[in-house]
Amino acid sequence: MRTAYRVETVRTAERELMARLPEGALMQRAAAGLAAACADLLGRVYGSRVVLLIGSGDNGGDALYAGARLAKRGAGVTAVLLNPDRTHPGGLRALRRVGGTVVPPHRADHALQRAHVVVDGIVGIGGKGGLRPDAAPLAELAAASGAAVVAVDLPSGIEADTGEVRGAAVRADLTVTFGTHKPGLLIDPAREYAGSVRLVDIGLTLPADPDVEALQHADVAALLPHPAAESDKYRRGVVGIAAGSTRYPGAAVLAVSGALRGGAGAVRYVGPAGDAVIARFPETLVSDRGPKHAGRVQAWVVGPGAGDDAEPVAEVLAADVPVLLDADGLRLADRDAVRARTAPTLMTPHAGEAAALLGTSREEVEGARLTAVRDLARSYDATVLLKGSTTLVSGPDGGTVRVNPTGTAWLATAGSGDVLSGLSGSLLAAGLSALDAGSVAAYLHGLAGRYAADGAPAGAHDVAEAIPAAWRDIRA
Ligand SMILES: NC(=O)C1=CN([C@@H]2O[C@H](COP(=O)(O)OP(=O)(O)OC[C@H]3O[C@@H](n4cnc5c(N)ncnc54)[C@H](O)[C@@H]3O)[C@@H](O)[C@H]2O)[C@@H](O)CC1
Ligand SMILES: Nc1ncnc2c1ncn2[C@@H]1O[C@H](COP(=O)(O)OP(=O)(O)O)[C@@H](O)[C@H]1O
Ligand SMILES: [K+]
Repeated sequence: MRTAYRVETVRTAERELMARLPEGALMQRAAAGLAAACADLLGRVYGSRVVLLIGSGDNGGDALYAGARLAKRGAGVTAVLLNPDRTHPGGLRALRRVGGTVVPPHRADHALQRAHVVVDGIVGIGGKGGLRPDAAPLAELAAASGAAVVAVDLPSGIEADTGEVRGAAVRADLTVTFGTHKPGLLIDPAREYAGSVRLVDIGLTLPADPDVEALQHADVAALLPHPAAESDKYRRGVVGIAAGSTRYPGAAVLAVSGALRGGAGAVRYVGPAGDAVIARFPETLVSDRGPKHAGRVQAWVVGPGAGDDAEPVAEVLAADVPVLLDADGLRLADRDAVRARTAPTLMTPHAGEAAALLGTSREEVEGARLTAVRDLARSYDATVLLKGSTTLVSGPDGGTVRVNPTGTAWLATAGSGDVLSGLSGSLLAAGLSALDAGSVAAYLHGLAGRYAADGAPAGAHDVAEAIPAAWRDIRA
């Protein structure tokens, strides 16, 4: 599991550790890790040119001490001081002692143009809002320089706690972060500014429950359902799919295609697209009567391509089994009926659907995904999986939010969300909790998307067909 903690928690852990260590020891650990990462990037430190962008806090201190370590190994190091009077004094002394030079911001351009590596020590977890006007031009010059940009702790200008980017920010090729990931390093749009992320252990002791966590292969492998010797199709779980319409029969086919690859023992389809479903997947149990009249299922998926009929949605919400609401189902579901349910509900909106439910704009949701997913989960007292460039899954109680680390922008293709809904529903029927079903499905779906696309466009049905390969790799 990869975990991330918000700034307040990091600060508390840092204070506790600092109280037990000699003065400055923590910063030296950070600087050593930072210098090592820069050295790896440079290949040969001796003779290289490094420019440090230095703000007025400890983030600048880290960069200065790391610069001093690189200068000791023969790099030419130039520090650009945004605020000479408030520069970390110890860090500046250390750099000067080994021959580092210092220039004001208006003379940074020349040094930046010749740099191999630029170290962004403008601001770290003490930052608020986008870069200030004096710092923003330096971020632009760094980007234009062609040098590799290494962010200290986080790219200056992003919101560490949420992943929002509210103004100018540094775009890094590599972020060297200390003690723990910060949520913003894992969540778009900020994640994109971070480049690849390297975590340096500085010995922090952090609480058991992170703010954000990302499953990794081993975590998913432990959650995947696996039939036992005594299993039969009913024990493995039956998933009901109420989806598709005469206008959109394909949504039903795609939801079933995902459901068949998700671990349930049988897939039951109810709705007007039964012929299309059977033609493609003869193993499906098909009925054209409403969900109420279908046989027993262990979980329902309702909504993909379903059109305007609210009846199946209401019937499914009244069932005492886990329910997944997607697409039209989200729009047609009565919020009070969702809140009144005792069995789990999993909602899977994309940003536009989430915006409609929250009464805000798509841009607002995409810019502040973590807030949106938590707000929606709280408002519906349900688990919410917010799809998009960073898929997030939040339970209703404001606990740890899961962030999906797999996926590819090629998944932005019509119908791939339908596949995800069937897959998630199947995992619900197999007995996973809503949080696990959503995050395991997103993980498998993202991996399957990568396999299906492999650098070229893929259709939603290709994604569904790649799910078994993703499953096998995770279990391997
Ligand atoms: N506290 C600790 O024990 C450790 C802290 N470390 C480093 O210290 C950093 C935190 O240091 P600080 O608390 O001094 O805070 P920062 O260095 O992150 O930033 C504080 C300074 O940035 C300015 N600032 C705030 N928002 C800005 C913006 N939008 N644009 C431009 N300037 C802005 C503030 O005026 C303030 O002077 C961490 O990110 C990490 O790099 C590491 O050395 C590890 C140990
Ligand atoms: N930029 C992106 N990067 C990664 N995944 C994406 C991106 N955009 C969309 N996706 C994924 O693609 C799928 C699209 O689902 P959705 O928007 O419901 O499409 P549809 O309604 O056509 O099925 C979701 O799993 C979503 O997370
Ligand atoms: K920084």
